[in-house]
Amino acid sequence: MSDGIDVKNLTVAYRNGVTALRDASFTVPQGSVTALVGVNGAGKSTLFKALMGLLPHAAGQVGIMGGTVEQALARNLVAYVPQAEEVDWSFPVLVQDVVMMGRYGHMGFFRRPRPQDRQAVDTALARVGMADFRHRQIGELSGGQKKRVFLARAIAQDARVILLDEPFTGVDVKTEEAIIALLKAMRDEGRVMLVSTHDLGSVPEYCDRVVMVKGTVLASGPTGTTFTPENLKRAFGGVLRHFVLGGAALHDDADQRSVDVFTDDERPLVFYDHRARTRDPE
Ligand SMILES: Nc1ncnc2c1ncn2[C@@H]1O[C@H](COP(=O)(O)OP(=O)(O)OP(=O)(O)O)[C@@H](O)[C@H]1O
Repeated sequence: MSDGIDVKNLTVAYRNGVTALRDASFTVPQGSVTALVGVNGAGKSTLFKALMGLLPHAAGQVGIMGGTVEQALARNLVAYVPQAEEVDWSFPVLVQDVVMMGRYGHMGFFRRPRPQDRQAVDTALARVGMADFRHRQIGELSGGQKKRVFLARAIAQDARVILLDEPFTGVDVKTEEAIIALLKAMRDEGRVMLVSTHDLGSVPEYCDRVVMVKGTVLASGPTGTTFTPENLKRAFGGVLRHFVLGGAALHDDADQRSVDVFTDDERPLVFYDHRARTRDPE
């Protein structure tokens, strides 16, 4: 088993009989930012739930940092940064309390924070640039600020595998850049960052690897060899068309704003941005 995520022939079924993932296999090494992409209903959330031990495995194995999911959970190795819709924002809890939840697994039975727990919360809040908001109610934050607080919770937990569900939905460009910088820094610390995203255009910009799902894992590996138009077509379907945005008059050759668009009956499905692919990684 590898030191990252190691999924072999995994099949996951819900109680109503829906098999959301069948015979899925992939590995993600330590120290990587990996995109998890696929159409709605492809099985991305199901895969996250399986990695968090929330769904039984009908078949196959999941290895995390060389152990089982149960061992990983017992060692607080896995953290989840949820989609905004999954959280009850009316719940009266302060930003610092949400981040302290990341420390629960490190505390004793009575969950009494020790100085090192408070220190971990301070460090995590500072890292995501939210220290000034620590006494705010979580419901009184913008979408991007909420994402950063949940990322801080994962940092305070000192998780080695961090699962992020759509971290860029509803965040502005500046926050997106800040989150990407943080993901890269955490990758460089040897963590595994698995990011579910529908924003395909920016995947090559910050992801070392890609896992493509559609009821199973269609393809996985380094971005350069996996995030190809052929694999995207398999994962998303549709017809590949090439567009130059805005027409030639609006831009010069140095900044060709061209994208591929996968369309289905003239309906755009996904964009595939050439500029991002050719951009330097750093
Ligand atoms: N609780 C559930 N009970 C039964 N079936 C479910 C449940 N949750 C999801 N499914 C089904 O499992 C399949 C995979 O869904 P999943 O939520 O994993 O997709 P996804 O890739 O995360 O989609 P999205 O991009 O829309 O979030 C779908 O067919 C879905 O209808």
